[in-house]
Amino acid sequence: MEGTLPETPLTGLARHGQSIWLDFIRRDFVEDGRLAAMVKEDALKGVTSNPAIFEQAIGHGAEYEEAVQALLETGSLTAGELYEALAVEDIRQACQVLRPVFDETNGRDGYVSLEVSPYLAHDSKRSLEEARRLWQQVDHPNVMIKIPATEEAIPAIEQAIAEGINVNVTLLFAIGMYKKVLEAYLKGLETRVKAGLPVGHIGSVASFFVSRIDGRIDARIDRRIAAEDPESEALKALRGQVAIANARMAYQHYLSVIASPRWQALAAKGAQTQRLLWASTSTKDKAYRDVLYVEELIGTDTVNTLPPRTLEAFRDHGVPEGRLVQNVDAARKILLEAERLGLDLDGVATTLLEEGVAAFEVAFDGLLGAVAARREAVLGERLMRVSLALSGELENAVVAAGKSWSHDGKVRRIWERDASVWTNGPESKWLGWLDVVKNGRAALEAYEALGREVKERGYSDVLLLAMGGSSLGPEVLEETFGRVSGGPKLHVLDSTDPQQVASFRKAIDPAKTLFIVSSKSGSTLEPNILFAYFWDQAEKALGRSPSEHFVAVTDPGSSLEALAKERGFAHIFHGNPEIGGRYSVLSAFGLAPAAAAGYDVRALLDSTQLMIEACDASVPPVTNPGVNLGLALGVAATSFRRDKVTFVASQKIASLGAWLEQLLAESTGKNGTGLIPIDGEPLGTPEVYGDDRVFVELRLGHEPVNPGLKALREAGHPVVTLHLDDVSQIVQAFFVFEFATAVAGSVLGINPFDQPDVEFSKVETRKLTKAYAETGHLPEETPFAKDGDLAFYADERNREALGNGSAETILKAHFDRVGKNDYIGLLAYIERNKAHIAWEQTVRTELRDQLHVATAAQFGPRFLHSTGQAYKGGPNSGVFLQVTADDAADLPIPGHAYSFGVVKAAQARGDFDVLAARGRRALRVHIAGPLHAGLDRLAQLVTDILKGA
Ligand SMILES: O=P(O)(O)OC[C@H]1O[C@](O)(CO)[C@@H](O)[C@@H]1O
Ligand SMILES: O=C[C@H](O)[C@H](O)COP(=O)(O)O
Repeated sequence: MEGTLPETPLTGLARHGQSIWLDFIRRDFVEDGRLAAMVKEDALKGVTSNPAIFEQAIGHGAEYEEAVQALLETGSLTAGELYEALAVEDIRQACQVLRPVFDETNGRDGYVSLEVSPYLAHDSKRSLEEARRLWQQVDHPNVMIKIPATEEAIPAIEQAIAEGINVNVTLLFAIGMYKKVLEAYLKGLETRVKAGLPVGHIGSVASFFVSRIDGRIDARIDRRIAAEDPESEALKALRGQVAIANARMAYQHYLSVIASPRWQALAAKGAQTQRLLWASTSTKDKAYRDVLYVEELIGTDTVNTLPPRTLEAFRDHGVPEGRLVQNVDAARKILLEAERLGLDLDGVATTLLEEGVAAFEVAFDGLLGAVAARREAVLGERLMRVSLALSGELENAVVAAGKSWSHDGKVRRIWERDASVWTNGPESKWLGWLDVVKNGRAALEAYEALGREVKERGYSDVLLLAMGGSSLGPEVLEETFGRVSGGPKLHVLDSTDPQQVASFRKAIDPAKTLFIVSSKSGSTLEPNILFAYFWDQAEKALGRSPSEHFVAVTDPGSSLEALAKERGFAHIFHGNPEIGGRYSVLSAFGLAPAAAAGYDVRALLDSTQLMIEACDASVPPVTNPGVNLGLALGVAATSFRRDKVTFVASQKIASLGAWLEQLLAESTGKNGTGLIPIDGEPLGTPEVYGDDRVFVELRLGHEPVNPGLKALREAGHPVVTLHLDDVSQIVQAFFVFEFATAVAGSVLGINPFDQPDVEFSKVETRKLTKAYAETGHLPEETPFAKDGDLAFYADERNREALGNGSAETILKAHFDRVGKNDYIGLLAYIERNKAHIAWEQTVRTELRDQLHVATAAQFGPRFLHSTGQAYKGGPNSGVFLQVTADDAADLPIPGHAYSFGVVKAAQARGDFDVLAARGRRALRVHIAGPLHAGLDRLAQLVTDILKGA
């Protein structure tokens, strides 16, 4: 080949035994024949790539857009998978171009290098796994897998060689490390020889970095000279000398090893030497000759990989002379002198290795981020978007947190179910939601069969009896998707309020209704008593056992499963015990009701998958919507006291807020910290808010930017937008928020998957219902004040703070306790209907506008399985007004001594007792007599108090 080449300084290098490789790759450059031309005209004998080179290529090359589009048409892929597919394709094409060189040189040259992820640099096992995988994927004999030369990588390098993988060991700076690398190479070959395997086809190079060393050492020299170091002259003499001397001495080691009998034995078996490859050979210091690191290192059996510009420079004016073995003594002296002067070459090499890995991590992040952005662009309106508008300081803190997450590999660790991301507690047992789509698809047939059955049997209604995570998700689906034409209406009942139960009873015909009893634990009080009630109703309506009208959704082995079996329910759908209630909407707890309502479960899962991939471990924090969102919420709460996460939603997807409340509050509100979700609070002007908010906009379709939010943004409040193109993306919002909550939990330093304080209310409630069953009444309690139809209750500590005057003075004293960064919780144990929702909205808005604090408007017992956790276990910044009332009419529960009214009363008391025990500022006002009148009076009192405030 070389015989026909025009003689240039470049082609002249071959005479000195040095091969020139190109430190560059890009698809168009390979495809349009430029690489082949260099092989032909410049005697180019190989190609190296690294994450920075691919970042330049894929991140900036327009031709990759089409390639991404084409890949996504073949199926959905993560950013990591896309990058790998693109890179592998480029490497394969380059391998084909270099193949003739490989063949003609009998496998000595003609290689193309592809680097393993820099994030694996300190992980021997995973580096090896990735080397194997890339080797198989490229599937060309002339590919080399690049592995950074860390201590941890040494065993991986040895094993890869033993397995016959070509290895380019990269990021070598120190002779000490180089010796270990060469030893690993020898050992790998010896293992093969011992096993009777061939060794002649294995190619390997040790990439020894040059210019970066001078960069560091020269900077030290310059600093000392500037500080008028007494050794200034001696230091000056070493400028631009150390890197080359270091490389020369590395080569001496190479020569000594290949002269050894040990190597001769391997050579006799046909082994090739592991050549030194000079890397980092472009000149960084403009004061030096631009071909310095080429000319000084020309020697037999070496490779120099050059970026295009250095290659052109050498072609133009390089002087090909064999200088590598010249001045060896001088090189030795330079290193001794550097040591004498305390330039600490070993320390510099160690730092450069770490910095090299870190710089490749940054490049890799940029690369994967660019691929993720291209993926997003191709998916267009199939993927909802998350954007953050944060003030400068918060933004910087979130970016910094992202960098540290990147560095610590936390996203990957979440996907690997590594509990050390949180508290090193039982978290890894609660990450089943990461696999929801895979598992959902496996059960798809059963869901679709349920949908068909509901249609065939002509059910007019589906009534779901459940609490918390088992009810809120299906409720969002129903409120978002509505009734499918010709399908049943899905109702979600999550209350023990007798009026509310009665309203639901009235809304359905039990003979034409499918009942879904849904509880992960199976032991939750509410679904069990609701079941007892509606089973009885259905039995009466049908005049026989209603078993085929009942479906259970529960975790395997629960008491509900046993009951469903005993009663002969039509179906039992199993949840995954590794998914907590609030994370369960995309599992059987959401999908079974969705199927029954006639929704397209397959499409829901497909859509979810796109978001799962967007949150993949390969997507760096700043482009990873789940991580970015979670970091923003976590950092805003922990470092900026902005812990009131306020949802502002487009009307059609507004129900998401109630689901989000549970997710955020129950997951994070514990150990005195947490995010306090604020849902449904009407949007106000900037003056009515304190500085404790993060606004989360849930925007649907092409709605214009909400002017109220724009004003808030301009006033410096952080605004996060989840932009859904259509309602079907609600499932993507579920997933992205689940991920974000897990991330925020890590920032807060808590276990986001337990709910310790909820259990306490349950215990208190059970005590009361038990007492009722035994005595026929709830334990007596006396109000500390009465004013007309309003009676006030509280524990001693709260009583002392409130006095026992009129309703007005008590309420005033209570709201006077509200301070900056506090929030007010209205906890009403009454029917959740339009009128009562409107009442809460009026009262909370007045309170917010006058007191400038966040307000939560809740209905009991629903919120007990949702925000209740944070109110008790979160920061002690809540001021609670519990509202209870006499029930106009109660409902008995078949088979139980107590009624719905008794249960609700017990729940309110249990809740209050735990709030009080947790030292919360709480007051209960009980309305005797007509509820409407009582509520009106209460509202008027609040108005009057606030007017006087
Ligand atoms: O599905 P289950 O076990 O009935 O629980 C309902 C809800 O109760 C809670 O355990 C809190 O009380 C939630 O976490 C859960 O979503
Ligand atoms: O394998 C090649 C190396 O990655 C490359 O030469 C590094 O060069 P740089 O120090 O100029 O980044």
